[in-house]
Amino acid sequence: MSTSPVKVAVTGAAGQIGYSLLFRLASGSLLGPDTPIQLRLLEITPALKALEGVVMELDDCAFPTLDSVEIGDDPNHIFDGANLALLVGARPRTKGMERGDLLEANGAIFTAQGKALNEVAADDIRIGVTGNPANTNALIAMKNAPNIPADRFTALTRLDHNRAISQLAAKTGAKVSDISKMTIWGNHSATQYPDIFHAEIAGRNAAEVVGDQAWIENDFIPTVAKRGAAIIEARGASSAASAASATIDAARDWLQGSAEGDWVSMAVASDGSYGVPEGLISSFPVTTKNGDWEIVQGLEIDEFSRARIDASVAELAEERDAVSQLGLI
Ligand SMILES: NC(=O)c1ccc[n+]([C@@H]2O[C@H](COP(=O)([O-])OP(=O)(O)OC[C@H]3O[C@@H](n4cnc5c(N)ncnc54)[C@H](O)[C@@H]3O)[C@@H](O)[C@H]2O)c1
Ligand SMILES: O=C(O)C[C@H](O)C(=O)O
Repeated sequence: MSTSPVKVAVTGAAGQIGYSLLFRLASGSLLGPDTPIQLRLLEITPALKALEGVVMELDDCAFPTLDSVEIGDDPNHIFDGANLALLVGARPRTKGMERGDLLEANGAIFTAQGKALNEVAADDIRIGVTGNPANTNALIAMKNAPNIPADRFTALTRLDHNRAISQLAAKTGAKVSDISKMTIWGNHSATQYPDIFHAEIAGRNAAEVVGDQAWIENDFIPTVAKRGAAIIEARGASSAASAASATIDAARDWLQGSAEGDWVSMAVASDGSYGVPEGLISSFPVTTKNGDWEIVQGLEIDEFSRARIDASVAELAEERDAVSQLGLI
């Protein structure tokens, strides 16, 4: 192992997602087998004892890539020198709630964590927000960290992206590895728009391969958009292992680059592309390279897609206005 260690902070580390995420991070799923990882784990004080138990299990795995683990309840200490922060810690919704219902409960967490990151994170910090409502939490953290460039904040729509690929593969009999250029637009919420009109299956246009507009409208889009609720209904708890896996996929591609000829979905601060108001953290098709991202330009948006993108973006603007009224940004 030759490269120097990377400091990765994870919040909500004693939670459900944490229990899957930490072991994948420690075993090299994010940085590969040659880069040691230093885990910095943040929890609220009452959860620290449970977190100690998780750290005992991490020790017991004897992962060669795990350089060190530090735990604590002070973001200013845990984020100190962090190169990557995965902000997972937040209350999940339960049956019958929409993710937007969590705005107030979780907003305060991201105000404090944005401020702490602003103070103590490394200059090359990248921040991925998984905790819901992810887009607006990322906006809150970004607005509370004025010294960190806005393009370092992203929110997770990779789980939706992966769900969309999986549904399309099941419908067409294609392998997931044959599907490229999937796009999630907008909010990580029921208004999101999973778009297969630009997606490809083994190089052919996915919507043409499907050839079934009714399936796209009445089956595919709602299944992907409401998958989180379906999992809560079935499991009695929100998705965890798949969310951890998507959190790693998103961070890995951000740091190491998206595949040639493909793109990924990430919620990033809009520059006005595709009519999304500047500054909203909205999901776009992006290519990534060495920790930078770029919104894919020039995609044709027809009326059907336009209406769905606009609806999700309108919800993001409402969430922004709500947290602004709460004084969080
Ligand atoms: N974006 C996505 O695709 C996606 C997918 C699944 C879940 N989620 C969201 O991720 C979040 C976590 O889900 P979970 O199932 O792990 O929940 P969980 O309740 O099991 O764990 C959350 C943890 O966060 C901790 N926490 C709360 N406040 C904190 C703070 N200020 N600092 C540090 N830690 C804090 C809690 O103590 C708890 O251990 C939820 O908001 C959930 O809705 C997002
Ligand atoms: O749906 C939820 O509340 C959890 C998560 O955002 C998901 O999409 O599974």
